[in-house]
Amino acid sequence: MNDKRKDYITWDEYFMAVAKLAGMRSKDPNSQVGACIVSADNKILSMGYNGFPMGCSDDEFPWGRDDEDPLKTKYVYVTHSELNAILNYRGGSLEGAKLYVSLFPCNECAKAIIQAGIKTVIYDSDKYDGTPAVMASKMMFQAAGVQFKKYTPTDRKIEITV
Ligand SMILES: Nc1ccn([C@H]2C[C@H](O)[C@@H](COP(=O)(O)O)O2)c(=O)n1
Ligand SMILES: [Zn+2]
Repeated sequence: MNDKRKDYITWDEYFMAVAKLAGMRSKDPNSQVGACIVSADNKILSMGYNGFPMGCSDDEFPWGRDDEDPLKTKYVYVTHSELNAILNYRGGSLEGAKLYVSLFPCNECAKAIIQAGIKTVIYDSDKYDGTPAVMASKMMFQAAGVQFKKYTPTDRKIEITV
């Protein structure tokens, strides 16, 4: 019995699972998004999920999607998972880092990702593909030399009992 285990998870499975675990903290009833920032040598640097800013109560601010008054929707208040992951980082530079995220970044997060120096985005869902926000992200990533690639699902079930 000197051989190592063979069925350990890959780096991609590990980081995407960590991103999705972070997303499970989200209070958003419709989309729970998680992000995990990783160094070029595979160290986890930061994580985030979509939620309201500090001091903005999850129970008082609205979670709805549609209202003729935009102030009564979540969109004007929620901080996206990717931005939270960038802002949660306390260690200095994210230059050359990779971002794992469960949903393709919007244009506002794309700006922050580029400006933070993140060079690779690995995403799972692209359910808003074709919307102006995602089209703008893709254009900016291409112009700025940020590589984005779809996570290849392995169908591995990762179960954790807590
Ligand atoms: N890449 C993204 C895209 C969206 N989000 C957040 C923003 C909202 O909380 C939610 C999207 O809501 P929906 O329009 O699907 O009801 O996801 C994010 O964190 N990162
Ligand atoms: Zn965003």
